[in-house]
Amino acid sequence: MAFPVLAVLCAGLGLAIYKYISGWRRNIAKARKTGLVYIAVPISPISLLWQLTFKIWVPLIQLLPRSLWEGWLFVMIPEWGYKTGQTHFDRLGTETFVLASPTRLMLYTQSAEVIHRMTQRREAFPKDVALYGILSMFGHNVLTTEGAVWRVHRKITSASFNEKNAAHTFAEAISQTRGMLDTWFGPEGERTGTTKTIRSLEHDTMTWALNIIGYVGFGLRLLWPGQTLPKDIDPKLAKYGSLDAPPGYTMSFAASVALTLERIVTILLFPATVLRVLPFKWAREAYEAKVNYLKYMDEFLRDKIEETQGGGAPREGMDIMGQLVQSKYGHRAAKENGPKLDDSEIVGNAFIMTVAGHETTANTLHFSLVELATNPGAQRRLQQDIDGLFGGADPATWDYEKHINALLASHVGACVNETLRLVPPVTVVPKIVSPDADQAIRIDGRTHVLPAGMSCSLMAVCAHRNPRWWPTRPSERTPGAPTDLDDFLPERWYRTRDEDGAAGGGAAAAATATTTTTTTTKGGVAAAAVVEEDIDDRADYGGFQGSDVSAALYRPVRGSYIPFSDGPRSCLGRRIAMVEMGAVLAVIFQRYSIELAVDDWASDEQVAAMGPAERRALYRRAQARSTETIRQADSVLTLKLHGGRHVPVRLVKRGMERFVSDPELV
Ligand code: HEM
Repeated sequence: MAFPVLAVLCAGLGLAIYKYISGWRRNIAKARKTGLVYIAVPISPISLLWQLTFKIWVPLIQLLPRSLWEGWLFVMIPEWGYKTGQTHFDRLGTETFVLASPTRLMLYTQSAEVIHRMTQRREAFPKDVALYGILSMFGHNVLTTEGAVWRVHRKITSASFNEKNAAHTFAEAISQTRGMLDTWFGPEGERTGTTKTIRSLEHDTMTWALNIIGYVGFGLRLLWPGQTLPKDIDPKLAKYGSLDAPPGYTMSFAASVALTLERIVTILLFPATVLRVLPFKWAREAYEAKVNYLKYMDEFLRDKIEETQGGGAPREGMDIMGQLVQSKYGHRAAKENGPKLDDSEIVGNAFIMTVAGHETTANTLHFSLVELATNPGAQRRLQQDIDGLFGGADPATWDYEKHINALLASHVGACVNETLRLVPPVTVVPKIVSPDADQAIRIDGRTHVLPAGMSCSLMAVCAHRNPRWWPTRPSERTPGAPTDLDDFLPERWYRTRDEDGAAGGGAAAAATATTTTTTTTKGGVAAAAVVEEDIDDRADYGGFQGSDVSAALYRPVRGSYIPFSDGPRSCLGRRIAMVEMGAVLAVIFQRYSIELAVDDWASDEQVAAMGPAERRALYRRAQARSTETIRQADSVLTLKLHGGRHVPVRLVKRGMERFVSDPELV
């Protein structure tokens, strides 16, 4: 009896080992055939097993002689691009390399040339949607689909992204920023001219962004503590704005969204029935968040269907849910035969708009504020530009049409761009070589054939710091650093391509060079479909058509700056994100300055007694700590500070600064 069982087990094990080794050998052979630099690793870095256990393995592997792991272990560590920047690309002597594991072939690139080609050629390099399971748990949506299905989602969702709604967003961002400032300052702050130390910057910027997308996107009035709902609010919408749980719910709408995002991995990994019975706080929170969020969404959907079937047109603002519901239940939709979204896809899109329109912008604001507190010189220049644009005019009177372009062309735009360059919410844009055909791509004048189905990671965070594509100077901040690309220097956005460093000429030349891709059938290059790579996919996929960067500022080489991705699959919300960011920074810095908190080293009385040199030395300690903390950011959905890490700051009325007005502090 025991023998047959043992024999079956041995055969199973033998087969698994055979498949492991033969898969690895096959992938190594394919990697070699691409002609690119490649590294072989024993397990795929994105396999669930590795992702869940890498913290155990990495220190154990590092006990082995360095030569055994030095060449490959870096790529197994999540967020390695953000953490190590140029180091490993430099060591490998390439901008593009291939990784061969027993189960996957993956390409990593920080080459603007390759990124540009891949983002423009949607059908040859579609999105790697298999990686988006986490974001389709409430229903498939525009972010997580490809091909014809994506086109349907994109057509319906993009309708709301226009200049009229960008103007609406501008006004709402101003109003929400005032709510955030009132929460920080309160009557006490108004009297003393300073806030207490703020440790909740990340949380507050999330509230700010959720309140904006809640209202502009969905017509839901969400509140700051101390605010009350307008008296004439539609009673059906009132429950979403409540700061407490309304009847029938166990948490507020805002809390259900925030907790769903925070616990998103748990919600994905465990079915609700399991979460409900697990005796842990994290499981209970995840369960409650999911149940509440789905109940809110379900009621919202039912109300919208009722409204639409009663003949109601979409409301003011983007009314994303209204647009989605119209596309299936509206009178016009009933007469049209085209493909329609089902209810779960409507909820899935509403969810994705909330996530995409919320966490990304919140992180950008969070890091912008921290960077400006850490870089007083940039902050002072920002304030000068805001004074020049608005003087003392009440933000409620600011006009979108008149001000937005000037605002984004000023130091405000430069600071937002610089934050997105250094700490982009999406650090890697995942593509795949179309599963239907190998693709040949020319890189630096040589043709490389990429096998069908190979994953391609466009390393945005590395491309943004790649000296080949950016004008650079030696760093004045980091002694010994060969370039200033790791520094927060908004002034770089006034440079010209050919002005500095190696980047200019080479990059410009590469960007304009005419390169060709050849679509091939599996296994061999077919001469047939030779495609001019510089010809973009010019179909109209809706959304904002302009550039991400103001024409008055440095225009990076295409592919070297992709915080919003690029091409047909670029971010639908990029215009409104830039508009929100312009508005919030202008409102805050028109009247206030932001300073790093120094409480951990000196009390207010001690600071008051210090001379300029001593204050400077103290602030430099806080700057060093802030820079170090930002370096520890990590991604679950987007790049942010996790595990309670934070940079404490204080907001002070202009003229009452203790540190950042000192011209010696840069
Ligand atoms: C600073 C803020 C933002 C950043 C950095 C950002 C970044 C990105 C990136 C990199 C992508 C491509 C993702 C991929 O290919 O995997 C993307 C897609 C998308 N973003 Fe944003 N985003 C921001 C704000 C917003 C806002 C405010 C909204 C909507 C309200 C939004 C809606 C979307 C949507 C719908 C897509 C999917 C587009 C498609 O695949 O057709 N984003 N975003």
